[in-house]
Amino acid sequence: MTADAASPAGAQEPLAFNLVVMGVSGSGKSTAGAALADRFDTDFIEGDQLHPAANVAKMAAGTPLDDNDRLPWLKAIGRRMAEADDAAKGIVVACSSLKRSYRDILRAATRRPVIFIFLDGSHALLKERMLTRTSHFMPPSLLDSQLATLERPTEDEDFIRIDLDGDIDAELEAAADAIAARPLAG
Ligand SMILES: Nc1ncnc2c1ncn2[C@@H]1O[C@H](COP(=O)(O)OP(=O)(O)OP(=O)(O)O)[C@@H](O)[C@H]1O
Ligand SMILES: O=C(O)[C@H](O)[C@@H](O)[C@H](O)[C@H](O)CO
Repeated sequence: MTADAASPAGAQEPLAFNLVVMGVSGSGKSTAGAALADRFDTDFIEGDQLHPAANVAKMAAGTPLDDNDRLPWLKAIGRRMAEADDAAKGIVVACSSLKRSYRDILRAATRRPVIFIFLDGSHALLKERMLTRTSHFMPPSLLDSQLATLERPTEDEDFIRIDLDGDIDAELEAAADAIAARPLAG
């Protein structure tokens, strides 16, 4: 999906929301997040780059993170979102946001409304992706703990589900079109 897929970037209204692309490891947050940032001609924050080194080492060693590990990381991501509050447009963030309480931290960190883009795939698809990708710190062995920790967004949260076992590009395009068409108060 590129900015000119729907229209040249300059021809659309500035993104009025912050978009957080969420999902377990291997779900495609970095890939989809970069594509959405391109579509809306805005900044993309790769949440994984904001992990304390100890978190990366812990995951690379095959140990799942806990709430205490994730809190400083989520606050760092929240600070980046807050820094963009006075900019002319929202930003796109890739952050697993596995628990509702994590999503609450991100929602509270910014004045802009947050829409979570939930990348939702089958175990088989996710496992295959993690097994075939190279040079990433996250071992495939942690997929089950990611899925066990995941609290799916609920209807009272502002989110758009992307079915990874469907036509991902088409679903992302439709999601971007829906976001672009949404009134800010909506
Ligand atoms: N739409 C897609 N179709 C097929 N493969 C994809 C798609 N998007 C991403 N992938 C592949 O899935 C793997 C994970 O993608 P990506 O790194 O974007 O996920 P992630 O959620 O950011 O992962 P992590 O959270 O572990 O960093 C990569 O090998 C990537 O090439
Ligand atoms: O919440 C978590 O357990 C972590 O954020 C992981 O999801 C990693 O950030 C990322 O997915 C790397 O694979």
